[in-house]
Amino acid sequence: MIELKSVDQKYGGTQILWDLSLDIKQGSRTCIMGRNGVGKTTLLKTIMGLLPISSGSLVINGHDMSKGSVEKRPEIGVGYVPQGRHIFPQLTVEENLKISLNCSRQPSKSIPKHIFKLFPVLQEMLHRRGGDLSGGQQQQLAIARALVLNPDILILDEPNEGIQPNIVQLIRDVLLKLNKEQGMTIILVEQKLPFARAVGEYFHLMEKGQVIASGEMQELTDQLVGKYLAV
Ligand SMILES: Nc1ncnc2c1ncn2[C@@H]1O[C@H](COP(=O)(O)OP(=O)(O)OP(=O)(O)O)[C@@H](O)[C@H]1O
Repeated sequence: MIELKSVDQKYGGTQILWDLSLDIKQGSRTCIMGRNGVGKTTLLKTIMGLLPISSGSLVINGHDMSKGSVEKRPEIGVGYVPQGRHIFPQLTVEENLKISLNCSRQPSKSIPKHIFKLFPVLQEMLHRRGGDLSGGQQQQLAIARALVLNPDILILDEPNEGIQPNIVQLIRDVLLKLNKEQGMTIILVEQKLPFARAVGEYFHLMEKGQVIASGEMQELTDQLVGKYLAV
């Protein structure tokens, strides 16, 4: 469903991803893991078309996206929750969600009702400005905004950063539910091991811009954790 082959990625003259190859199966839950600065966000931005690929190939849902731009991602069923949420602070919760509807592959004027079943607080806060929400509420809004597009693949970059434990649990439950009930593919950059183990079926461990170990989550041994994740 997502195939990267021999991808290099650079910021100016600085190479960040090196000959990176990765397969992510349809309907799976995958965690991309690794210490700070190893290139996890760069990998997600590459998948999202936010950074043009300097060499290598990227296929998503059977579409060659090696040259495709970020605007094409919603059309092929990819939703993205960036690190730091990036909601619009001056717009209301409703406006933040409606903005997304314009990019939807199935244009609709109304926000799907199931969004509010997943995140009831957003219904309560519908007319509040995004900037007035708590961090946890903003994260729910960021996830909801991606779900408005009805994606087949949901990509999240550290959704639990700075979020209180009860919202972390809610996000975990929502991701598991979307995967189980809708077959949604979940791709998650996650540094916190308990969350990664609870949500991920598969892991890819990165180091210095390369994937150095991959497998089923139960194969993520203490030895690998000690070597590549512990600080
Ligand atoms: N816009 C940029 N311009 C130049 N270098 C960048 C840019 N963004 C990231 N980098 C560098 O690229 C490397 C990989 O960064 P990246 O954010 O992908 O890592 P990460 O594994 O996601 O880290 P973190 O867990 O801290 O978010 C780092 O050395 C970082 O300083």
